[in-house]
Amino acid sequence: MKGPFRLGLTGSIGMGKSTTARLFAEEGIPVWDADATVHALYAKGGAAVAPLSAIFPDAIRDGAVDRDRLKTLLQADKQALFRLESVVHPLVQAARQAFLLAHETADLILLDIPLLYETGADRDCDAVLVVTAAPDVQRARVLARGQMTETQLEMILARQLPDAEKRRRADHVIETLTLEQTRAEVRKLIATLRSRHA
Ligand SMILES: CC(C)(COP(=O)(O)OP(=O)(O)OC[C@H]1O[C@@H](n2cnc3c(N)ncnc32)[C@H](O)[C@@H]1O)[C@@H](O)C(=O)NCCC(=O)NCCS
Ligand SMILES: Nc1ncnc2c1ncn2[C@@H]1O[C@H](COP(=O)(O)OP(=O)(O)OP(=O)(O)O)[C@@H](O)[C@H]1O
Repeated sequence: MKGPFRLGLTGSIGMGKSTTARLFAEEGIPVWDADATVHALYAKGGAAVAPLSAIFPDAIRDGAVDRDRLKTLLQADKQALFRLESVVHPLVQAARQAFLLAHETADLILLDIPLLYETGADRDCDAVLVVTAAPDVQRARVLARGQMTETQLEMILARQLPDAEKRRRADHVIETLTLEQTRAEVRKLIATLRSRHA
């Protein structure tokens, strides 16, 4: 069996990945979301809680990983993000494999992965869509959410492949200007991929 066409979705922080992924879901495309997987892993009973309590005991509260405490720890120690990733990424990878197994009969699936190029996940994709926006738009969007300080945003940006490099490596690029324009481009891309890979 051929299996579904795997479209990877990535883009730097605040570029519109989650919003674009939702538009694919609204078109009936099965979507796997790496950030949502991390949320489940951090929740009470999640598989990341025990291993993270061993290295970041202060980040655990009521049996779950507390993101605010975790971010405070990350801000204080430059190596902490890498230690965190060494625990979290293999668990995320296992969840992705389970999703692929569960959707073997779909024609097209979307994998929303913030660190797609950085972790080599592009090798598992048939094509990659990069979402982008102007740097001032990106910064304003992230800070408007009020979940990150400028320092935390800088730390995350330093860990991510630059937007220009992502666009250069992409098979498809969508600039997330408005919801309606993005929806139209998503519909067009789905039609193109379906016609090419039918
Ligand atoms: C750093 C943390 C605590 C920030 O939590 P918070 O709830 O504020 O933000 P959220 O999880 O929604 O992430 C927001 C965005 O930050 C970026 N981001 C998150 N983790 C990373 C990372 N390790 N490297 C680079 N960018 C990242 C992504 O663009 C992501 O979409 C959290 O993202 C985390 O625990 N990250 C480590 C796990 C990881 O690498 N996740 C990335 C997807 S596998
Ligand atoms: N197509 C769009 N048109 C207009 N605004 C958008 C669009 N997509 C996203 N935005 C705005 O940008 C903000 C960030 O979008 P979203 O959460 O989808 O980005 P993200 O790339 O998933 O972010 P993160 O990397 O932090 O998870 C949203 O709150 C929304 O206001």
